[in-house]
Amino acid sequence: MQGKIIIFSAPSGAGKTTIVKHLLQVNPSLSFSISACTRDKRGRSEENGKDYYFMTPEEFTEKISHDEFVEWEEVYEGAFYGTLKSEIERIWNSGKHVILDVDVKGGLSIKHFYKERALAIFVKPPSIEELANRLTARNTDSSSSISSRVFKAKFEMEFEDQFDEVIVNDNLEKAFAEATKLVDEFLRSEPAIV
Ligand SMILES: Nc1ncnc2c1ncn2[C@@H]1O[C@H](COP(=O)(O)OP(=O)(O)OP(=O)(O)O)[C@@H](O)[C@H]1O
Ligand SMILES: Nc1nc2c(ncn2[C@@H]2O[C@H](COP(=O)(O)O)[C@@H](O)[C@H]2O)c(=O)[nH]1
Repeated sequence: MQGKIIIFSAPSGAGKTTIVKHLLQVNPSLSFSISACTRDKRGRSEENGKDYYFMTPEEFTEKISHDEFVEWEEVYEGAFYGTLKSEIERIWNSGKHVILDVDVKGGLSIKHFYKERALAIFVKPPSIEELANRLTARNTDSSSSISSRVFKAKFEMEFEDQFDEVIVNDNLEKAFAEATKLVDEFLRSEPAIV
C-alpha cells in the first residue's frame, strides 16, 4: 500500500482538531502525525510525544538546519510548529495513512510537497464572530492569544480557494459526515504515481 496524507487546515478555533479526532476514531487506517513545537505544554492536559514533540527553540532550529521538516511556521509570535519528515515516514512504514492538522500556510506547503499523494481540506467557520465565541468557550487560551488568533483568521480565510476541498463547520455532525465521505473517497482513489 502506498501511504497517503490527509491535511486539515483552518483558522484556530474552526474545529479541525475536533474533526480529525472523530476521523481517527472511525477510520483505523489513519494515524495522527505529531508535530514539533516550541510553545509551553498546557499544564497536565498535554503530553510530550502524544500531543506534540515539545522542543526548545534551539532544538527546533537545529532540526531546521538539518532539513528535518516538511514545513515549519512561526504560527504565533515566538511559537514555532513544524511537521517532521521522520514522523510521516514512521506512519507510512507502519502501513497507515497520515492525518494531520496544521495552520493554513503549513497545510498548503505540505500539499505542495506531497502533491497528488495529499488531500488538503480547509475547515471554514460559519463566521469570525462564531470563531471568537468558540475560542472563548474552549477556555484554553488567554484573551490576548484569542485576539491574535482571530486577527490571523481574517487573513487565513482568503486562502480557502487554494485547498482541494472546503468544509463549512456550522454543524458538527454534518461536518463529520462530509469529512468522512471526502477522506473515504480519497483513500479509495487510485494511488498517485510519485
Ligand atoms: N460545529 C461546532 N459548533 C460548536 N462548537 C464547535 C464546533 N466545532 C468545534 N467546536 C468547538 O470549538 C472549539 C474549537 O475547536 P477545535 O479545538 O477543534 O479547533 P481548531 O481549529 O483545532 O483550533 P486550534 O487550531 O487552535 O487547535 C472546541 O471547543 C470545539 O469543541
Ligand atoms: N504549520 C504548522 N502548524 C501547526 C503544526 N502543528 C500544529 N499547528 C497549528 O498550530 C496552531 C496552534 O496550535 P495549538 O496547539 O497551540 O492550539 C493550530 O492552528 C495548529 O493546527 C505544524 O506542524 N505546522
